[in-house]
Amino acid sequence: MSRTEVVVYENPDLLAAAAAARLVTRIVDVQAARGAASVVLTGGGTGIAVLRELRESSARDAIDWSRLDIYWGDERFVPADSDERNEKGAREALLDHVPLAPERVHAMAPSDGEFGDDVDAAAEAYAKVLSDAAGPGADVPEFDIMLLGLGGEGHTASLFPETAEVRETQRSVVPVRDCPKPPPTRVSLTLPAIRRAREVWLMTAGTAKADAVAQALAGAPETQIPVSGARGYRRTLWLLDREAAGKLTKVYQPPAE
Ligand SMILES: O=C1O[C@H](COP(=O)(O)O)[C@@H](O)[C@H](O)[C@H]1O
Repeated sequence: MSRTEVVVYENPDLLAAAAAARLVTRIVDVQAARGAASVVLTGGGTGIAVLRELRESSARDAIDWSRLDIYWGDERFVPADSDERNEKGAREALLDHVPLAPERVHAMAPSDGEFGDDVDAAAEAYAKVLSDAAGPGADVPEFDIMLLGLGGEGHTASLFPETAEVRETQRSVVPVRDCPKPPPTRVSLTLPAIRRAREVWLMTAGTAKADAVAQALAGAPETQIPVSGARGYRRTLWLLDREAAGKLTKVYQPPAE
C-alpha cells in the first residue's frame, strides 16, 4: 500500500536541512534493518543543497557509508568535468567528503567516457548496471530512497512533458535528446524504473515550481506533467518550501513520524 505525504517548510534552507536530517534517519534505519541501503540522487538546486547540508551535519557519521549504494535518476550527457554534470555537483557537495566504497557509486557515463558521444550506449550501459544490481527476475533494484527534483513545466529526472521518453514502458533507462532545458542531451531513468523505489522523495522550492506541484498532486496525466508519475511503491514524500506549495488547494498535515 503506497501513501503520499506532503511536508511544507518555511523556506528553502529549512527544507534542505530537514531533508538531510530525514535522509540520515532513513538510511540508518534501512541499514539497521537490511544491512545495506541504496539512494538515488538527483541534480538541481534543492537536490544538491540537501547533499551539502548532509555533508555539514554531524549526524552524517551515523551512516555506514561503506554499506551505501549510490545511483542517479538522471544525468546530463556532457564531459566529466563539466559543471553541468549532476555527478560533479553531488561529488563536490558530499560524495568526495565521505568514506563511500567507490565500487558502490554507480554514475552514468559522461560524453567523454568509455562510450564517447554515443548516448544510446551510455543509456544501455546504465540499464545493465541496474539489472546486474537487481535481484533475480528484475531489471531494476528496489531502491530504498529515490531523490527527485522537478522543473516548472513538470519534468522530473530528465523526463519532459509529451515526449516518447515519458511514455516509455519497456526500458529502465533512456537516452534523451533535444531537451527543452539545457543541456540538450541526457540519460534518464524511466517512470517504471522510478516506481521500483520503495520511497520517492520529491524535493523542490520556489514559486516557479508551484503550478507543477499543484497539478501533480491533483493527479495530472504523467504525459503532461511527468512528475505526476513519480511515486514510490511504499511512500511518496513531497518536501516543499512555502512558495512551491503556494498553489496547493488542499491543506496537507505533517505526517506522524
Ligand atoms: O535538469 C534537471 O533539473 C531538475 C530540477 O532542477 P532545479 O534546479 O530546477 O531544482 C533536476 O531534478 C534534474 O536532476 C536535473 O537534471
